[in-house]
Amino acid sequence: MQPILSCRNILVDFSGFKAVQGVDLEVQPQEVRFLIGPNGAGKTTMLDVICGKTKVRSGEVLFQQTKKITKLQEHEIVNLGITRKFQAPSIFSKLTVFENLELSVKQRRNLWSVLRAKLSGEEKDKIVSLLEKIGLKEQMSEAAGSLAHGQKQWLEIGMQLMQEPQILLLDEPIAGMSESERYKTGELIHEIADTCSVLIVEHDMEFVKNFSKKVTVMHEGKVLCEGSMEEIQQNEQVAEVYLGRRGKAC
Ligand SMILES: Nc1ncnc2c1ncn2[C@@H]1O[C@H](COP(=O)(O)OP(=O)(O)OP(=O)(O)O)[C@@H](O)[C@H]1O
Repeated sequence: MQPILSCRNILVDFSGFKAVQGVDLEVQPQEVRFLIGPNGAGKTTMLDVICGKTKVRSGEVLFQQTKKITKLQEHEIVNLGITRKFQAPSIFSKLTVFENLELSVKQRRNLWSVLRAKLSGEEKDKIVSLLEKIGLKEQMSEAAGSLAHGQKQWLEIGMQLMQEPQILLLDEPIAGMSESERYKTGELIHEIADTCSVLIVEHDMEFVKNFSKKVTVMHEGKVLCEGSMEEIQQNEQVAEVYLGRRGKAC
């Protein structure tokens, strides 16, 4: 299978500080990939590079093998099919859950166009099936601001999915969630991967263990190793740099 995303020899330099130093990363279609590593390893910077928020000093990001996206603007990258859910919430609290998703329908990027135009039957169906997927069908008429923390996160993921992405980038999606919300989020991520690749930065090792197939470990701006969680736990170098000691890795 050919990768849907290829990051090649990525170097990011913040006023002389090399936050990312020659990272290669490939993600396959419909893959769920976790990106882990100690604080400051360069994980978020890699997401920033992929979504166009941060520009590289050198290196190339290829989408679908041939599309060079490194120099594109963020909205151009979204239009190509790469979306990102940031840690900070960006839902409209006073609008209903349904309306939040309605706002995310392609071509309806502002409130005015939503108020003016009626949703087509197809668009309505799409929102309803997405509501089912993210477990918020019963809450569709409630104000988004009244949702529980986990539900707000799922709504945001739903808003990204309305863009029909081929790659979804998530930065610590389960932060602040309860045990059951974490589990549901893990299940949701795997369901999303039926149609879309998911690249997730995560610190919660229990979650990574439970929901990962392949994990990439970063340290000091470089990829330290890649593999299953079992393989990573056996890796001496990971144990040393990730936890600062020999022995058990994660
Ligand atoms: N805009 C910036 N200007 C200067 N330095 C930055 C900037 N963004 C990130 N850095 C630095 O680059 C390094 C990598 O940061 P990054 O946020 O990518 O790490 P991370 O692996 O995501 O860490 P964490 O898990 O703590 O979020 C850090 O040392 C950070 O301080």
